[in-house]
Amino acid sequence: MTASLTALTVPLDLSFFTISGHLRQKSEQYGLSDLLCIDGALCWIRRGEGLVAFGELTRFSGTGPERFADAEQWWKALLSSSHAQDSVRLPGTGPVAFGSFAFSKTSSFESRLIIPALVVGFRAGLVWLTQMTLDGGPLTAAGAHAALGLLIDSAARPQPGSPGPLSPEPLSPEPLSPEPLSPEEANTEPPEAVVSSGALSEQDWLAAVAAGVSAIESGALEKVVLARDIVATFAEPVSRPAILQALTERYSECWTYGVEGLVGATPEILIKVEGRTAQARVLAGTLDREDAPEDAAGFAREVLAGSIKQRQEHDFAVRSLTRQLAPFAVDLFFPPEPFILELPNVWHLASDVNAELADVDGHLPTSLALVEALHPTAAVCGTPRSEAGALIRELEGLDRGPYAGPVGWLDGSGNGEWGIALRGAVLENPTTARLYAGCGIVAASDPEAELAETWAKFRPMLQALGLRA
Ligand SMILES: C=C(O[C@@H]1C=C(C(=O)O)C=C[C@H]1O)C(=O)O
Repeated sequence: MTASLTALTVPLDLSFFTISGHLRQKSEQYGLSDLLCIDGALCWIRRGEGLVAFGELTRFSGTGPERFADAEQWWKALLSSSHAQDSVRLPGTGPVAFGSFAFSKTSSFESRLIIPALVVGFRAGLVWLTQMTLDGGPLTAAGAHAALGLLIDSAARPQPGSPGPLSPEPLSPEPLSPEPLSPEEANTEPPEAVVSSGALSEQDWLAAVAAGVSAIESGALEKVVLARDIVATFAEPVSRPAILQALTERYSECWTYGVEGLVGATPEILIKVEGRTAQARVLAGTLDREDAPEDAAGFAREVLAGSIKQRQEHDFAVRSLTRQLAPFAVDLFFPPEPFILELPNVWHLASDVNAELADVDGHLPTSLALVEALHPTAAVCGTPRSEAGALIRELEGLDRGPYAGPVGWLDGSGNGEWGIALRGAVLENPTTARLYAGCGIVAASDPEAELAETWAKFRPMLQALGLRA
């Protein structure tokens, strides 16, 4: 690698969006999700905060068991000759990479770290803009603002034929709409689409789950997470910006991610690192909200927390995460009882694990080093990990690709947020989305109930695609 990375981070005033005339006046303030209209945006957003990035300067890509270590080495090499000017100095300022990693070391999916040209960040009322370059050219605040303005303008007035493969719908030639319509609002009728089974038919997947239960009963393992895919094929191209905006609106408690064709809103955090602290949100144990009676919260508590099966599934997941995190921590805390996480589609048993990180060989582990140590957790693989991984390969008949793999970002200080790529889809071409969902299988699992659970987990993406679900 010869080119060296230069980064400049400056505060960004929200009035930039209106004063510059790039966007229409809007009654509410502009937010990060307004920028999702820009074609190919990389994003990580929760409750209006996070990062949205544009363009690509360079990337790491790799496959196999060393994909995380190779990515980390590549990032460190890029940083070693980099120059950064950062007047904001928060996690996510300075040089930043977005990433998506394959679930499996045997996957043909190319894991990737992408270095964008521009990043907009929102956090605790602060907004910033980072510009990066590899040509060594001097960066200035005025130049960074101008680059963002140009990008917004070009999104508002696309050249004919310019939209990329993942956002094939031409954007309006008008200035960007202040309040873009979600697919549900834009069309009263769902788009024309056919939804079909992916690798396995429903019958075959039921048989796979039954085989998983038998393997557990035979004592070969304690828990295995089995997933399946479905394919939505549309008559017209789908709009990636509309999908991401619909997810940020409806699933604001989740982390909406977009890394090229991979889009979704995950409720589960593999690891978040800010300086010396790390956090994970472990989920396992699910109840479809459509099954809820009147006293919904009481029902969830009783059925979810009171069920031995659900608690067992959850405890496996918490234990596996804390065991893997312990060598990197001087202190580790998690509450004795899980809480109930309420999402629009399901309830989950959830545990937030907090750690104070330890120095390893004289420095703190980066968020990517922790991703390597923690992935795959029992929430998406099983217990014991290697037996569960082998059974997944044998029974699913599926290359999970980036599904259930780590997705997120990291900065030059090692801070970062990495979710588990759940409740998402891969936009394979302008008219095809492949959706994935899986369930933790334990001895007491019933295949039919697990199949119904996959439909509850497909619901966020089906709705974001404008489909009735
Ligand atoms: C595997 C998925 O979800 C995982 C499995 C869960 C379960 O079995 O209860 C709950 C949350 C996730 O950890 C998925 O959404 O595809």
